[in-house]
Amino acid sequence: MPSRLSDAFRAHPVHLQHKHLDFTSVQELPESYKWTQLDDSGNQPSGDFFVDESVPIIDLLDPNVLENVGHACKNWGVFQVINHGVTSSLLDSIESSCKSLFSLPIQQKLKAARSPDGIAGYGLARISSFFSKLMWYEGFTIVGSPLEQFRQLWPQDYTKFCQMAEEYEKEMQKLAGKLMWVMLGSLSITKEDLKWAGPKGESVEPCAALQLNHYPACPEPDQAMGLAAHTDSTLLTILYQNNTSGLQVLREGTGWVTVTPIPGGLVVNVGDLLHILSNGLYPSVLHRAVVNRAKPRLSIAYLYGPPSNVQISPLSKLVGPSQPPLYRSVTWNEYLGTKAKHFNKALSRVRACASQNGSVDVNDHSSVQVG
Ligand SMILES: O=C(O)CCC(=O)C(=O)O
Ligand SMILES: [Fe+2]
Repeated sequence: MPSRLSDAFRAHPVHLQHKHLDFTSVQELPESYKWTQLDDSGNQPSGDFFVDESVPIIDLLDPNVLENVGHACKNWGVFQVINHGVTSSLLDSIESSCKSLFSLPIQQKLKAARSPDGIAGYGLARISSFFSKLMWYEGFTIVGSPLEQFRQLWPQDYTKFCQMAEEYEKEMQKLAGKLMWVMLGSLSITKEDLKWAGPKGESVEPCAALQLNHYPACPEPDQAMGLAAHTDSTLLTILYQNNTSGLQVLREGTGWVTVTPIPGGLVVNVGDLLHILSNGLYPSVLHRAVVNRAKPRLSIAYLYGPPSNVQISPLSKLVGPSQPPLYRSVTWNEYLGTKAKHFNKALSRVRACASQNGSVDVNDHSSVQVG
């Protein structure tokens, strides 16, 4: 039974035919990158209409933080956080490391290419296998130490990049732990209610990955897709985005809402596992990234989860005669396998019972066609 995240991914390989584009040399969008409504409904890239709603901004030092976070999680499944304790100099440094990585020549980046059954390294989005069209995207995944890959990328000065990634991960792990307890606290869940978290509430052996995302400037952004609509298979994700818009979240009854970057802010979203723990009270928000003509966009996602072999199920405090458990128990490892096979239908595959009393499963994304 795999207990580490890398083992879990290795157990559920995603086979992509590796077609890598040198984005810098492209003047016109190749046919294989043109998304239309017909290809992937729910994923058409255009649709720039004015939306007078924005994702909540939460000050982590606000005395009403629990209430604010609860409201944001319940109504949006996503919020931006400020006063989170991560310094802007650290955010600047990781952004510039990321920029340096993606500006390397394609042949250099391919030296650190992710293997078909691997998780770490350079490559296309893992979700690419579910779509007929390619995404205007390149990414780099770090799980554990990036030393081997970084040595390939920067033979001279890889140690400085390793230190940077390590420091960023350390800070993110602290913040993710804090956020998890605030998000659970907003549901009146205390540290005693989660057995897999240690006596002080710290996750004994949290599993996490760092996903670096790059969306080059695109000659025909209205027809391209940066990263197609998906939910994260995490407990929660912390995303840093550079000063370029692109992230959009799907809001019930409204449509796609852009999460405009705020200086020093971090985007936090509910993942599938927190949706399960909350017995469906907190939606795992469907999100995507669109691209633009003028500027490249970078984002860095810290994907945070529980130890990968711990059973995750709706918390007993949140179930009762009128709220039956909506999901059966799964480990993160098992869930990643379900996701690798069923993608946006994975949550409905682990559903325990049909909606009762007219309650709607906000996370039933089965209508989003996936290629
Ligand atoms: O680039 C973004 O804004 C979104 C990235 C994302 O959703 C992910 O890495 O899972
Ligand atoms: Fe995501």
